[in-house]
Amino acid sequence: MASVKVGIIGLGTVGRGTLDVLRRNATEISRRIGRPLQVRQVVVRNPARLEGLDARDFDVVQDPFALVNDPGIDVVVELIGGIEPARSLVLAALHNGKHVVTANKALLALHGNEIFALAQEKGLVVAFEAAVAGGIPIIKAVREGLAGNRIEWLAGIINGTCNYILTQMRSKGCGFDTALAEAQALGYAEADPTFDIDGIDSAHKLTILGAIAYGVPLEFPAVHVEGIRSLQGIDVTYAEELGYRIKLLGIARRTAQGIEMRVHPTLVPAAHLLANVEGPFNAVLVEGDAVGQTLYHGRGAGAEPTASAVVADLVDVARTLTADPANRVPHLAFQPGQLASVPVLPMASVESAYYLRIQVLDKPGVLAQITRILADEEISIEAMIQKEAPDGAESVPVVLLTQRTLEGRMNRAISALESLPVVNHSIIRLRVETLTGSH
Ligand SMILES: NC(=O)c1ccc[n+]([C@@H]2O[C@H](COP(=O)([O-])OP(=O)(O)OC[C@H]3O[C@@H](n4cnc5c(N)ncnc54)[C@H](O)[C@@H]3O)[C@@H](O)[C@H]2O)c1
Ligand SMILES: N[C@@H](CCO)C(=O)O
Ligand code: NA
Repeated sequence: MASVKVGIIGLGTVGRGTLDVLRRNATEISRRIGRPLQVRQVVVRNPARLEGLDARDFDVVQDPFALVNDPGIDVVVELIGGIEPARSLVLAALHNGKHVVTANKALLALHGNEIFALAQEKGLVVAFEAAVAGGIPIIKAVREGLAGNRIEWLAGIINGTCNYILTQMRSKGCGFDTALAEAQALGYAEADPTFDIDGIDSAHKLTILGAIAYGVPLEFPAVHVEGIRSLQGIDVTYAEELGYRIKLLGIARRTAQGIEMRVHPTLVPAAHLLANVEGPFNAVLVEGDAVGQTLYHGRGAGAEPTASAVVADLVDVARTLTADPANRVPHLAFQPGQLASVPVLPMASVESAYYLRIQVLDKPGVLAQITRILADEEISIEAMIQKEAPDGAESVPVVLLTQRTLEGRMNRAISALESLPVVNHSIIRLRVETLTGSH
């Protein structure tokens, strides 16, 4: 049988990993598909990337638009990242009747509705396993393996760079900048690492996960996003003292009022499996009504782990090349005509427990003022630690854990606390999730 002809755009970390895996596992891959995958062309912008690579069995080309217009290519693999020209290339490939494999979560989170609509109209596949949690087959798990469930919630460590930084800060007392530079050198970070550390990359991935979990369109602007840039080492330490670790989580949850979609640093009980996902590893915990909790763990970034997902998508596409387009697995898990319009809840309507660090002047009666304000908002205190003032410090930290409450109530309490004359700094507020049962 004729080979499946592949064109790859971008020979960066993931592009190079994809070529290496395709080459090393070529025999196994063609045994799985029933015919060979043949990389015909690779678009290389920076010739230095060819160093040490045997490029004899494909054409190295310059113009990605020529590749997506070439009738000799069946499947286009987009691995350049960013919005343009990636968006135009993917749309042009679809217009030309080619299937697409992409690792580009930013592109899908922002323009996926348009891209999937065109693919559907043309009877083509856009495969994107590498876009969420790298090598972990989370798209396949949620879209197919859990298709019998009503998904209640999911919570994931879905950015390897942030998890690497948080792990280094906690376990080695490493500085933020040093840990970030290491993550970049290891090929985990985005071209613009602010996407990682400000939570935007996690929000791109959560947008995709939320869509396939709940059968809603991709709604990136509705996701609440906080990253780890302003996280302070002292809060990592106090969280540990209280029995928690801080993880950057992406959380999607169904409630009676709508869907929560949020990315923020989160205190997770130290004994919880997610708290023990370390370094560049990712993990996604999914609660389905029938199955209960399932956990998916593995490498979410890096050349070959991400290539593992790109190649799996190529195998998937090759197997369904001749299938009736109407009978393929729908891109967003639910049939396109069945997507629901469920509101994404504003943060004020989200319920969470909280960690608060309140810097106060060391005066009598301060704690009574704090507890009264919390009581006025019906917020119960779960635990409290008060530290000695370091020599010469003008304020002492009071660290509180609260029970679950509405974020709107917590916002009002924080404003009232910050207006107290004894509170002389902005209050540090972090959310706490136990990730058991219904939450
Ligand atoms: N690195 C990871 O661990 C990882 C994991 C999952 C997903 N991704 C995604 O995979 C994609 C690629 O990431 P990467 O880490 O390999 O990035 P990278 O920066 O290492 O590689 C991108 C390559 O594309 C090339 N390129 C850019 N614009 C081009 C153009 N117009 N024509 C031809 N080449 C062009 C660049 O020169 C570079 O070599 C991104 O969408 C990223 O979000 C990366
Ligand atoms: N920059 C991303 C790559 C994987 O999507 C991360 O650190 O997780
Ligand atoms: Na994946």
